Amino acid sequence: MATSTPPNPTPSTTTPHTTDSPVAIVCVGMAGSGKTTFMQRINAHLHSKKQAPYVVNLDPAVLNVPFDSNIDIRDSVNYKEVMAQYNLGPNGGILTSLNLFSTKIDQILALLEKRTAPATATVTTPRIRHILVDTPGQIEVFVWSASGDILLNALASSFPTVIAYVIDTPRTTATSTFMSNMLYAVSILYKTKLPMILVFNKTDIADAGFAATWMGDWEAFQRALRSEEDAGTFGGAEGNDALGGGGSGYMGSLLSSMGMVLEEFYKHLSVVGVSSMTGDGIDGFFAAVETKKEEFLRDYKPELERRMAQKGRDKEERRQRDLDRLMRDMNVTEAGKGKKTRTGPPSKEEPETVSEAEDEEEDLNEFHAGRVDDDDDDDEEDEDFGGAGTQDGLQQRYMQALRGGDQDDLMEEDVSFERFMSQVNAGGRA
Ligand SMILES: Nc1nc2c(ncn2[C@@H]2O[C@H](COP(=O)(O)OP(=O)(O)OP(=O)(O)O)[C@@H](O)[C@H]2O)c(=O)[nH]1
Repeated sequence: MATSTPPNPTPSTTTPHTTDSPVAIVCVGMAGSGKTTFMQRINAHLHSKKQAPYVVNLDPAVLNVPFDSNIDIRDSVNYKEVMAQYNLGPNGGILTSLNLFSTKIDQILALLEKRTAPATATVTTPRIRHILVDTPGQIEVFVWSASGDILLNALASSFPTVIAYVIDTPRTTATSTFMSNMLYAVSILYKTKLPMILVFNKTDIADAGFAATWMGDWEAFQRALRSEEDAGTFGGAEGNDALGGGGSGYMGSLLSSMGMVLEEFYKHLSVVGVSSMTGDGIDGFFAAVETKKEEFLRDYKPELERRMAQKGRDKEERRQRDLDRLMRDMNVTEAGKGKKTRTGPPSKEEPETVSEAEDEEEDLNEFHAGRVDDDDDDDEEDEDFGGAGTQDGLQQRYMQALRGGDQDDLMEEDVSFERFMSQVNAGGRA
């Protein structure tokens, strides 16, 4: 494997990616941008090319997913139960569901690695070339949470991984909404540190040519800004009315400066226009994925391995740090520990459920069973989860997951878990 990293005997510091590795495409986008429709479209596109992808749904709150998922967070975490048991609102429920799910990332990775392995003498089905990951519409809950970080790092430590940031083109044609979206994209790029494709969706309604022009030519953006100001349409039809009527000098000059600052950032992005509705532009999207995969292998992988090689030595300290991060997300304080957060009568049921689907693949059954075999016995459940419904219980659950290889229920080949944890720690993300 070509790498600029010095030889290192520790397997956990070497990523397994090669040009032949399947690529993981993580779709993020604001609610209503068309993320799910886009996922559906690229999934159908790959099926039509006889390159069936492996699909992972990480949105615990979605009601209907219009495509089959191979791994679905909803099979293992019941979002509504989580909200009820931990007395949380919708975003807290999504966050905690993701946290619970991320504690079993080692099993998810093992499954992904197995499913995407090259064909053998006994397994002759076409190799999976793409892993598609759908995420919650509340981008910040995914991108800025410890679990989102853990899940993304885990994926990137095993597969070349690219972010597809889906943008609602018709709602982005004004300079101010365009700039808001670009700033959001910057924050995602720098938080995830992964190659990114800007997917301007809904081009059947509005052409995305303006975006490519503005990103490639700062003066063109200036001209658009000025013409909006002159026409008294600053903020655009979809923009903020308060900014309309000729605009504000402050906002105009801010946008102008931002446009210049972001020129450097634009160079790191691929931009495609697609219509998830009609399928237009989807070939261009997959061409961009290949470009970004190469970029990942060339630019991101050495950095990833460098961070992994810098991992700290004290495992316990590292695990405690990871635990602290998960618990911080839950806003668990010393004072809150041990306190029942559930408001209603204690429920016998755990937040997790096992998909009972009888046609589940054997491995998926093992995966779900491994994760929630606590369901076999209600009394055991409370013990295993340290008394679910309490913050102590949640903490024990996280601790159990972070304890690594000493758990009975973890797979023997547990290196992937160690690998991503090492990487997370080496990255120094807090
Ligand atoms: N015209 C058009 N409409 C689209 C396109 N893609 C999505 N839509 C519509 O946009 C709306 C939102 O699409 P979704 O796929 O549910 O968006 P989402 O980002 O997954 O939304 P959340 O589930 O809230 O996160 C739906 O009414 C879609 O039919 C497109 O390419 N063209």
